[in-house]
Amino acid sequence: MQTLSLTAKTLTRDAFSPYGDVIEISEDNEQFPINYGRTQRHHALATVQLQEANDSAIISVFCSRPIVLPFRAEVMERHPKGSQAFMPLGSSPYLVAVAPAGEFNPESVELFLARPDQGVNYHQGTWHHYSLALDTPSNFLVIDRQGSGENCDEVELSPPLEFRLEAPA
Ligand SMILES: NC(=O)N[C@@H](O)C(=O)O
Ligand code: NI
Repeated sequence: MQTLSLTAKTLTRDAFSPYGDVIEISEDNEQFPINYGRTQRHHALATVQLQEANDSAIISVFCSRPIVLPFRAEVMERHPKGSQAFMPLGSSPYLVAVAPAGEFNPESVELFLARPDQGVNYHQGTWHHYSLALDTPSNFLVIDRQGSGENCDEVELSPPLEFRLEAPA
């Protein structure tokens, strides 16, 4: 079976809107000065989605080893009970692979190249590939759900998908 090759697109709020939120500084943000004018608050760029009353939103740090391109993706996952946000702590770009919530369709996977000043918040149930660091070991601040029950469904990509930065010559 032919391996589907995906070339990364530029990450923008509009393009990512079916999957979640892009966390970035922008003139479009709701923003206001705080701390006696020393700080500009870019307010509520994303919300933490929690399914159950006793769920907690937790903050973790993911330290990811970089992938080698082109990358052979063999699995996608989703978190049906809550959102998951990634904000880079370093200066390397990273890849974001997503597909709409619901029944997984490998033909609907989209691949984005995220800048190091862009974070993403996967909405509850959005299919995504686990953290895909590029160039260097990369750390991410992660905000997601802690609660009862299983919150990670995986689907095998058969055949695997190939993730690239540039279209093959
Ligand atoms: N497993 C885990 O906590 N991380 C993944 O959900 C991921 O999206 O990286
Ligand atoms: Ni995840």
